[in-house]
Amino acid sequence: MISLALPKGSLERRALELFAAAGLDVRRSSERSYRGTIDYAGMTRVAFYKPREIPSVVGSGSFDLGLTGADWVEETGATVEVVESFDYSRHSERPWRLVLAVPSGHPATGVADLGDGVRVATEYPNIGRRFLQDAGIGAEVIVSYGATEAKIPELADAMVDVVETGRSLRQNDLRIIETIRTCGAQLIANPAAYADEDKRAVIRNVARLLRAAWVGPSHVLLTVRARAGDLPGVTLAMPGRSWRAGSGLSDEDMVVLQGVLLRRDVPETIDVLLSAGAVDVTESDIGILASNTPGA
Ligand SMILES: Nc1ncnc2c1ncn2[C@@H]1O[C@H](COP(=O)(O)OP(=O)(O)OP(=O)(O)O)[C@@H](O)[C@H]1O
Ligand SMILES: O=P(O)(O)OC[C@H]1O[C@H](OP(=O)(O)OP(=O)(O)O)[C@H](O)[C@@H]1O
Repeated sequence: MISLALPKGSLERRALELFAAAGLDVRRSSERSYRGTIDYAGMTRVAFYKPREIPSVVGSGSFDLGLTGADWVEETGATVEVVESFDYSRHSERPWRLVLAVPSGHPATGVADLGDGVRVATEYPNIGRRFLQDAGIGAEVIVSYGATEAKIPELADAMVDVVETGRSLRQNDLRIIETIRTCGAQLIANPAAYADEDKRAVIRNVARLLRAAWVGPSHVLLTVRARAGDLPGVTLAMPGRSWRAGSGLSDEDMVVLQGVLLRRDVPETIDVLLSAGAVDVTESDIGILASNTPGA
């Protein structure tokens, strides 16, 4: 019932991992096959496109849903609904940046130091032009089709490009003078599809599953046993999202509690629980953390 355009290239591996973690495995005959299927709620077509093309194929209605970079959603100006955002980039679980960079030896410390007539190479002419215009710089924007760093110095004096680790900048002796925006991966929908009650329900369900698989691994489930007499203190030490799971199998005096918390808060929480009288604490990994009321 809905069709999906997935990103080929930098955003592909993590996209496939996220869909698989959500139970939405993409099946295709080989890694070089640009068509696939997902066995969920009548997902009819899955195709792989360059992220820069995905906003327009979703905006035009060729596909109902797509995953792409926020940079291309802005650059293309396509009319789409942003349904969810996931901050991952090619190498990391962090957002990436669009920056203005110049050669390391250039005296500029910010965009205002670039004079009129400066030549700026970029794969993002619309974002670049807007940024330079807003800064009051009469720049010449040079469209690049990749390897933008190589355009300096012959074809350009500065560039607007993607930076993740900063390795490409370092290796080409460039430095950042402005961060234009941070970018993440975005799940986008065709507005007409999103307005259709049936399609919208599937799109919302897919978004919720992806979000659940995204937040799950950063959380854990704690199972805590405590004596009834220690319950008031142990309850206070439980995470905000907790419940009473039952009582001991043969020992009626034993109470079992469970709670979900951020993985990074585990050591401190275990200390507090044991100090409050908990008998023992077991930690389990979480794959999917689906909820109608996030944080409840
Ligand atoms: N480290 C990175 N390097 C390049 N692009 C990245 C990186 N991290 C995230 N991205 C994003 O991945 C997407 C790449 O899409 P694009 O259509 O530009 O393909 P491309 O330039 O051919 O690159 P690739 O095939 O490597 O994905 C963009 O949204 C880009 O901002
Ligand atoms: O900060 P980093 O981790 O080095 O990542 C950023 C670099 O990666 C991208 O290039 P890509 O390899 O996609 O080639 P391209 O320049 O031809 O698009 C981007 O254009 C930068 O050059």
